[in-house]
Amino acid sequence: MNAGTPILTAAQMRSAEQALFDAGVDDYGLMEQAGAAAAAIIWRAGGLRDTLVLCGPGNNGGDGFVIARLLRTRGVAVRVAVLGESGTSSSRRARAGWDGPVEQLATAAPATQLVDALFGTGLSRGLDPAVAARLCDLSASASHSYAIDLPSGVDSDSGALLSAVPHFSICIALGALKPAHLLYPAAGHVRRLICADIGIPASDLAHQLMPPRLAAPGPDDHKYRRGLVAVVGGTMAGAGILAAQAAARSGAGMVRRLAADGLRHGADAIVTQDAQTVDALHDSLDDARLAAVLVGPGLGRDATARARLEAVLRHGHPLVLDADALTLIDVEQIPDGAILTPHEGEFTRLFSDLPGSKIDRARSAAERSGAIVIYKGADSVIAAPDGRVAVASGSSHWLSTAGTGDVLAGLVAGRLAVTRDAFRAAGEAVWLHGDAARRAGAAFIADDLLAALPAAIAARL
Ligand SMILES: NC(=O)C1=CN([C@@H]2O[C@H](COP(=O)(O)OP(=O)(O)OC[C@H]3O[C@@H](n4cnc5c(N)ncnc54)[C@H](OP(=O)(O)O)[C@@H]3O)[C@@H](O)[C@H]2O)[C@@H](O)CC1
Ligand SMILES: Nc1ncnc2c1ncn2[C@@H]1O[C@H](COP(=O)(O)OP(=O)(O)O)[C@@H](O)[C@H]1O
Ligand SMILES: [K+]
Repeated sequence: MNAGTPILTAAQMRSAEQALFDAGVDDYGLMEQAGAAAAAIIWRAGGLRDTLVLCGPGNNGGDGFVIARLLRTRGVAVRVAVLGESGTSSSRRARAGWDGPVEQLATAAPATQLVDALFGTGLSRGLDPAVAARLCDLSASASHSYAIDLPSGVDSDSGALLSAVPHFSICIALGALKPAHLLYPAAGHVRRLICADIGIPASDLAHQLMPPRLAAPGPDDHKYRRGLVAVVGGTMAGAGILAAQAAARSGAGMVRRLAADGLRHGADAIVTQDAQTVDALHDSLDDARLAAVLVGPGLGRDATARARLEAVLRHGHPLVLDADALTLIDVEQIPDGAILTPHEGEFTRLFSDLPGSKIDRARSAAERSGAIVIYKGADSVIAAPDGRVAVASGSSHWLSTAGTGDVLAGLVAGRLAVTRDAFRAAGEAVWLHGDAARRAGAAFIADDLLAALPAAIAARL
């Protein structure tokens, strides 16, 4: 998987900064660099619009003073309003570098542009309600607003809102993304996210999900080499049919639907095998060429469904577990290296007691189960047992319609059959699913995603 922009918790950010200081980087120099990067972005976006910069007591406020000074040197009419005294040596130095007037947050008049440099990664509790209300009022009066590093009031590590938070036109993340940039509800308060490079070395564990690089089939490829996928059917045939069709459009060479029904809907290219009995299912699964097996969509939750799931587990093929399979299975039964695709409800049922942010919980679930976990939602988190994490962002909320999870599960199985690499397959599938949704536009149904998949794949070749 392509390494995207790193995601660091507040503590990881502090140690990354400390490592830079230990290597001789000047504390205040880093703040100048951060402020300059942010000012350049604001200048490009806002030009000469009159601007109010709100500066808090910590280093986020220090960034604000640097931004104010640099915008003013470009001719922008800038005013500064503060909340309290600057409390760190760098922020005091930044404040000393601002020789314009300093107003108080409580009484400052609004401007066309608002820059929020009240709090960043150091926020330890919600803003005082009067301060939060003032921030929201000033933001509502501005036509453009910029959050420096983070919108003030969000918890950097979890994305929770600790107090009322306005919606920002642009959030300028400094040095690395923080979980709150991608996790909801905080992610929903930023229309555009830009990460400014300030020389923080990349971590190799958590990243924003990036567009994958896919390979087209070569002259030596044939359908089995490209990957044979089996989709195990159950009581609700439609879900399995959707999943099989997604797998068939994922780049895999061949898809078999191991059906518990007599239906033959869907593309003719999908081979429907009669596997109504558990014995018949065993026979169908007895094929060493199977590169991925998907079980769960439409499986059902009764004794027959359980028997079908157990049959699948016994064969030991590379596995994708979705939907009902996630309800029927216990964590100890999950084979190492399988891919799980739980939504919030399924995740909580399987891994109820896990603490922390969505990223923390996905990572712990992967570690506990030995599986690759795709923890779905508007902010899908993909985690591997070795600690790697990729977080998808910007996905269409129109995906919240029945059957899109079945399409994702089929895509995951298909990409697993193609790549034989579960973490990579998970990332590719989530990306392609999101891109297909973008292409499908508005008010689409799950079937429409299928039609958009080949174009989403073509765009990544
Ligand atoms: N390290 C560096 O050199 C660089 C850091 N960078 C920048 O620094 C930011 C992190 O800076 P930071 O650690 O100083 O934290 P920051 O977010 O400014 O706030 C902390 C202050 O707020 C206070 N406080 C907290 N919550 C509060 C509340 N609800 N209501 C009222 N007060 C509250 C808290 O005091 P407390 O009461 O919690 O002791 C403390 O005084 C980071 O996001 C980035 O912008 C860049 O410049 C690159 C270089
Ligand atoms: N509000 C949303 N914004 C973006 N993506 C969403 C949203 N709600 C759901 N999704 C995505 O849509 C899919 C829904 O899957 P799931 O809940 O299993 O639905 P179903 O079981 O109906 O197929 C997942 O890929 C999920 O990440
Ligand atoms: K801020």
